[in-house]
Amino acid sequence: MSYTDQDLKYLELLSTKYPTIASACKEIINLKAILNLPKGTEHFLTDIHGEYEAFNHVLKNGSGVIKQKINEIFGNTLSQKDIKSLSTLIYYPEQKLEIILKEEQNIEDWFKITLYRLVEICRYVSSKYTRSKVRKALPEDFSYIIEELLHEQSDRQDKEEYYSEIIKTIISVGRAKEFIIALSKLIQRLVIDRLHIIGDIYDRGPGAHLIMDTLMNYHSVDIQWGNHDIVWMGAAAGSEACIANVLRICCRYSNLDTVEDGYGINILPLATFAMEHYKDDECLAFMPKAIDQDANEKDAKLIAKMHKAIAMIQFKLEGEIIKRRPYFNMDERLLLHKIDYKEGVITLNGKTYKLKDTYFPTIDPSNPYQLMPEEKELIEKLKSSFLNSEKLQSHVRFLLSNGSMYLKYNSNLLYHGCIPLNKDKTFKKVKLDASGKEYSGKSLLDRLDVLVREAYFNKNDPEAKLYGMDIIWYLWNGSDSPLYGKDKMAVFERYFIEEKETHIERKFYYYELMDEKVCNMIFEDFGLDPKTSHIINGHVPVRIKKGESPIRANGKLLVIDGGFSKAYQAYTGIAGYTLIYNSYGLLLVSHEPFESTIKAIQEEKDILSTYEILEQEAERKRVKDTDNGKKLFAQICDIEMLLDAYRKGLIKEKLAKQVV
Ligand SMILES: O=P(O)(O)OC[C@H]1O[C@](O)(COP(=O)(O)O)[C@@H](O)[C@@H]1O
Ligand SMILES: [Mn+2]
Repeated sequence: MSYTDQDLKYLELLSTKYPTIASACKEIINLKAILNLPKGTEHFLTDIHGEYEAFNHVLKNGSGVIKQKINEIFGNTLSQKDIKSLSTLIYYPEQKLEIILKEEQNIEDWFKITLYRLVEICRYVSSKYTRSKVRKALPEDFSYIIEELLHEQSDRQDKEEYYSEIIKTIISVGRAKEFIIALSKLIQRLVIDRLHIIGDIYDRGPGAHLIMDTLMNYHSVDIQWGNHDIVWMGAAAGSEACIANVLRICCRYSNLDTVEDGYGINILPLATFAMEHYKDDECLAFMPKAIDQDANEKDAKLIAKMHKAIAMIQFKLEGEIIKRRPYFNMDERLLLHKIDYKEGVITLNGKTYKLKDTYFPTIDPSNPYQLMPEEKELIEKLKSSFLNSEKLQSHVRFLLSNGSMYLKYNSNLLYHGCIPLNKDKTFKKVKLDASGKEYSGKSLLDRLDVLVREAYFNKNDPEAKLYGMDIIWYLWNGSDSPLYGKDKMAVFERYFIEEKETHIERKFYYYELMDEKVCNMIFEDFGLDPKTSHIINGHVPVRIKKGESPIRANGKLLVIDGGFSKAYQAYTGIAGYTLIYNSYGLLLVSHEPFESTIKAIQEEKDILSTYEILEQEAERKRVKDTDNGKKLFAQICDIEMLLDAYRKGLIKEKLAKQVV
């Protein structure tokens, strides 16, 4: 092997990490060992829509995998009742321990048995990882002792005694409770190696901010932005139209707690404005969809006023964007000037419709898109609250750093919505700015990804920032948006017009055309191997009740929106999917509805999940077959080169630190 000056410079740098022949050899051996381990398990979830409790439960129970593992180990020796209790303890150790400590007669005995069982499960679920990886996952306080228990030598004479001595000590020093919690969390942690969220964390359900907190503390996660995430990202960046949309949806679902308590955003200005301008208006079309138990009718009436007030502001702000960005091609969504305010009707596509609600106190018919000064003042106040919410800003920064428009991961292509296509199954070309430049397929998603980041980060260039924010709004509901995938969002029509024909939102051709050939075209455009790849989407609930299947295009496309969102469960017939990709292949888990965390703990009610194997590997997949494996290979090559350079005398070993 011969080396250029550049190579030697790099190897010199690398030698600071592996300063001796021995250390380089050791690393090569370690990395090669990792390559041969089974591939880590990936879990895919999508369209969680604020359903924090159900989401949290499937993370804790590993989408049912933990109970399966317990059955594999103890199926023949424990009753189903005990398996249920042990599972609940692993899912909710803190809460379950509290109950057990009150009820259990012989707590020492219980601790002893439980610790043995947990160690057994830990050993089982950690067997496919290296010691070093397990060590990194261990809580600091207990890392040494857990390692001892997991890897106690089988040739040790006094093994049993040594083992039970450790457990006895843990109990006698009063640390059993903490130890159980640590082991339970370790088990939860080890069954999911990587979590993929295919978008739509936000809206409808009440706990999006809690889901975000959980994701931020999760060991390994990526997110593909959904339309409902991007609109919150736009709001956090300061897009007024996105702020209005976010608040409108929160009012619609009576979900202002996320905004107020979750993000500390003051909505009093909106309430005051709404009470003043819609004082005598019942705002019937704007009554919230679901009102939580503590809220009363009076609250609902106030929310309806706020809902209407912010919806009208939204229509005006959107009008401004559509006018300043003619290349968005959304003129058809300019509706306010099509209203005949005297007659209370609107004419759309040549047909005149009666409006359900004709009270528009904030609209000047001669200039309907103009915000009133009070509306302007209100949106300014709201914007300042969104920009100053530390929590929201930190969540959105996390979505930016761990998320993207799409992700290629272990030969799967992950994105929330779709890729715009023409009717003839070719990529649709989309113009994003006045230059007339066209983007399609991967280049479209790449460009949008950059613009989203610019909207948030480019504070020095107000023009570029505003453009980025308008693009985010476009991604939320634009007529060629890959995150939205429908020709329009009929928000105005659904509030104001009875005739259902006006409510129709036509889905992109993508959703009818995706056969194997189109999938292959997409794989090629994204640089993926059509033979081994899959596309994984969310966004469109799978109507299982109507005979739809999540498996499309001969298994190349998997649509896994199974309806975590309660609002969609009647429609899908289940309560969400988890796609699992482990070393044996791909399987799809369908979840039954989750009742509540309280019932899961007190009554040990787990989610019932059914498994379907989608693809089985002929040979177990190893780390070397993964993207990470490829990176490790490259690292090994580099270190082998370093080793060669050491041996040829081109680089000197650094045996001890030199004091200069
Ligand atoms: O059920 P709602 O609140 O009226 O929402 C319906 C709106 O949500 C959308 O379905 C978008 O949300 P999804 O991404 O969850 O599909 C729009 O197409 C539609 O206008
Ligand atoms: Mn969606």
